[in-house]
Amino acid sequence: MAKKYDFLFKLLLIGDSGVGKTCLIIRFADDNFNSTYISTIVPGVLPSCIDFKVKTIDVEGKKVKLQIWDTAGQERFKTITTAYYRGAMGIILVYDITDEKSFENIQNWMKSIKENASSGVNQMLLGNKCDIEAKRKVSKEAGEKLAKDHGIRFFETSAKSSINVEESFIGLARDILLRTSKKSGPAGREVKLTSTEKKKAASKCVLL
Ligand SMILES: Nc1nc2c(ncn2[C@@H]2O[C@H](COP(=O)(O)OP(=O)(O)OP(=O)(O)O)[C@@H](O)[C@H]2O)c(=O)[nH]1
Repeated sequence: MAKKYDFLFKLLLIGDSGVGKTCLIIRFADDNFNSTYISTIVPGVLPSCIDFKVKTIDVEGKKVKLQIWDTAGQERFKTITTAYYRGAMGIILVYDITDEKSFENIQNWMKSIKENASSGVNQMLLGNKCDIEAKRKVSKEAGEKLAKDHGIRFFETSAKSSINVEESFIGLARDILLRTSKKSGPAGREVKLTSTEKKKAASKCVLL
């Protein structure tokens, strides 16, 4: 059967717990938002439950299938291993503009990427929850500066009000497409799930 896409890119979202990673994925993939907070961390039950969603988009006339992985936050950033980063072609770092600590921790997440992800992986910084301006603790300029210092794309987003969500994912996909097509020609690169990952993903929850 003919493939329904030209490229398959694995993306990861990382950042502290509660910054809105799951909501951003749901807004992008399903165009939906639910304000009921159920942390990806289920204490004592599924300490490393990792989930993904897929969405196929059009980039530069190509069908790009994005496999977007979600994980829980800060409690576990020391335990996120190379296994989670394996095959990632784009990493989205997320902080909450109303939570200074989540912004400070971006440095730790960047360190974790350096230690675990493949070099050259495309990165992007998102300051989420920009709909709650009244509670802002991190200026837009601070986010822009951090992204500029690391040479990565930056957006302020709102999963709730649907601000810059599609733009950011598409922007990152475009960066990856540019990088991989330069490197490996029109066929690009594919991420294949291992059989264990496939089995676990079927239950929508991958334990690493
Ligand atoms: N106002 C506002 N609230 C948001 C936004 N995005 C997420 N939230 C809220 O923030 C809380 C946490 O969102 P999640 O998407 O579960 O955060 P997470 O980063 O996936 O958290 P973990 O699963 O614990 O890692 C929820 O109550 C959401 O409703 C946003 O853009 N604006």
